[in-house]
Amino acid sequence: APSSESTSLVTCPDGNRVHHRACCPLFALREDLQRNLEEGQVFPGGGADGSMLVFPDVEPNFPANLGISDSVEALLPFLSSHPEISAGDLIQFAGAVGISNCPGAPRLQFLLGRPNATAPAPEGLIPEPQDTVTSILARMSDGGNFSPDEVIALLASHSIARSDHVDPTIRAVPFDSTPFTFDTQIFLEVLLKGVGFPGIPGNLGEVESPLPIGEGLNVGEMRLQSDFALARDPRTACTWQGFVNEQEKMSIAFQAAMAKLAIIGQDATHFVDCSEVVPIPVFSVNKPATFPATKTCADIQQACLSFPFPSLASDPGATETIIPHCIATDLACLAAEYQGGSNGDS
Ligand code: HEM
Ligand SMILES: [Ca+2]
Repeated sequence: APSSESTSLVTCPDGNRVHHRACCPLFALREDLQRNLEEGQVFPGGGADGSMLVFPDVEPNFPANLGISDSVEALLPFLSSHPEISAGDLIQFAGAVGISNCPGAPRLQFLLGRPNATAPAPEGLIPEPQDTVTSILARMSDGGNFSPDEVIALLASHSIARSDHVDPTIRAVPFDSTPFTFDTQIFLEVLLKGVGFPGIPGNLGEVESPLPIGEGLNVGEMRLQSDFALARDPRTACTWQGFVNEQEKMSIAFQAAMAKLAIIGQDATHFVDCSEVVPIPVFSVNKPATFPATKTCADIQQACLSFPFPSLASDPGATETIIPHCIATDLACLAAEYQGGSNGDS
């Protein structure tokens, strides 16, 4: 277990109080990250949520994107202004801070102590969307000792994720209708019958989505072939369905699997638990999962035969949901959209 110096508090040079002195530099880093995350510019692709930092390996492993990801690159300035934090710790901490801004997200554990030279996670852990369930489960098992249930729990992250590279004609394409909220809509919506593509058809790793209709920068929903397959495979279908409308269960399972993910390839024995510096997520999600407007349980392709599908209401409206590109509080994003331009939040 990671060491905790004592049960008493120490006072940091900046006046913050914390259980372990090693955590002191994280207060300034947290403030710096929060200020710049809010601008929505430092983190291309993620806007204000910072979700892409939860697992920065996603993009570097995607063949369309050579080299390090935009999100990791965006952290480089923080590395130079906070030299006492290692790159690996910075990436993990920024992910924990970023996700705390998403309504519904759990407070992630943060252990400090990754040595400077090591990568945050072994390369090639994250599979590609065109991979089979067998290969995805095998890779996640080999690379991180993740069970199939844990893999599904980690995919709650796709509730706050958008794609920049799967379809070359559209950017920031969300995987569920609430890309700024860490909710269970992803588990519901991936089970809906696919009806079309938000951009062009024929992209590797993409299958038909239930909500393909867009409007300008509001590009419509995308479905990854891997999410489709994991939601319907007998090995994972019941775990998948079991998260539908189960916010608390999903959030706790995600938190636990993320704690494991965060220390893959690390000897965490001497890491220091600095979780108390991770912001407590401010907003919870109390709204039950709902079928997007025009959809009902008749559109569900149920693959788990052991449990009945939860009974859920449909959002009102006679036309298909248009998913907003901008979060309602991001005035810069809204202004750019109003002017018809791109705000760089690609
Ligand atoms: C199980 C296999 C997985 C596959 C096949 C997969 C695939 C993908 C793909 C293709 C994208 C879109 C990338 C782009 O076009 O820009 C994506 C985005 C994302 N995924 Fe996954 N993923 C998997 C698991 C995970 C896991 C375990 C996590 C985190 C715990 C995760 C978190 C994310 C995030 C945060 C994004 C958004 C990235 C951004 O906004 O730039 N994914 N994923
Ligand atoms: Ca969501």
